[in-house]
Amino acid sequence: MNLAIEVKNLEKTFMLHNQNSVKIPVLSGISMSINFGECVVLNGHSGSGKSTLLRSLYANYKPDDGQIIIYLSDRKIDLLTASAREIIELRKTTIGWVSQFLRVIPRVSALDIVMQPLLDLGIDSYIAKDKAAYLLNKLNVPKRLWSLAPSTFSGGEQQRVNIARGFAVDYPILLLDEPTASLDNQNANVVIDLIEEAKKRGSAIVGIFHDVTTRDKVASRLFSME
Ligand SMILES: Nc1ncnc2c1ncn2[C@@H]1O[C@H](COP(=O)(O)OP(=O)(O)OP(=O)(O)O)[C@@H](O)[C@H]1O
Repeated sequence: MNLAIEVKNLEKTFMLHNQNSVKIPVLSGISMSINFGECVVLNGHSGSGKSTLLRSLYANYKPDDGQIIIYLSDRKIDLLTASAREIIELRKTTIGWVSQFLRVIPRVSALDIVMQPLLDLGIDSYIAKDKAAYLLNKLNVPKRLWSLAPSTFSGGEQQRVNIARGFAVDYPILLLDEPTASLDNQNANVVIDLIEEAKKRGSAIVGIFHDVTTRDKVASRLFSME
């Protein structure tokens, strides 16, 4: 097995400073390993800490204790001690985040939004454009919308632009935060295909899927948060 991520004894307690410093313990002694080529789905009741763990794997949240080791080809990086510069680099080259919510950037076209992560890696613009067009097409975003900024798009169209952007780069590690939520069946199946393709390419995937049918289709195994 080829390790991609190793989580060791993760601890996270939220402190509500403006509410009498109430403490909310969320992650306690979480340990897990994720290999390249598998999709691990976080499973547990609402409030069990799935989002907190997923955000920690993207270094959005900093756990209080433990380790999150990211295995690169030539070295390992612990997200709890990584520098801001290392985290920015990891997000550019190694760890992708796909959620249902699009950060709309005013006046930037849908095609440019999807191409940008590829351009950031120094990939030629004609190759980036081809990949973006392939994904927008696959996700049924009508071609007449590609040159427009998505601020006026429907919720579903914006979501599909965001998913296309999330899959533009073939990241070695992909974090999926309910990417199929509120998609119709046809488009949810496209996303399931994209996940399967990423798995076959050898990406290590961690995701949250509330829909049991989707979860069972994509999961190599479940990780229980109970
Ligand atoms: N930024 C935050 N500040 C304070 N408390 C938080 C914060 N984020 C999450 N929590 C708390 O941590 C607990 C776990 O939340 P989290 O969103 O990780 O659960 P979840 O399993 O993803 O839930 P759901 O399935 O409902 O999305 C909750 O009690 C929540 O109130």
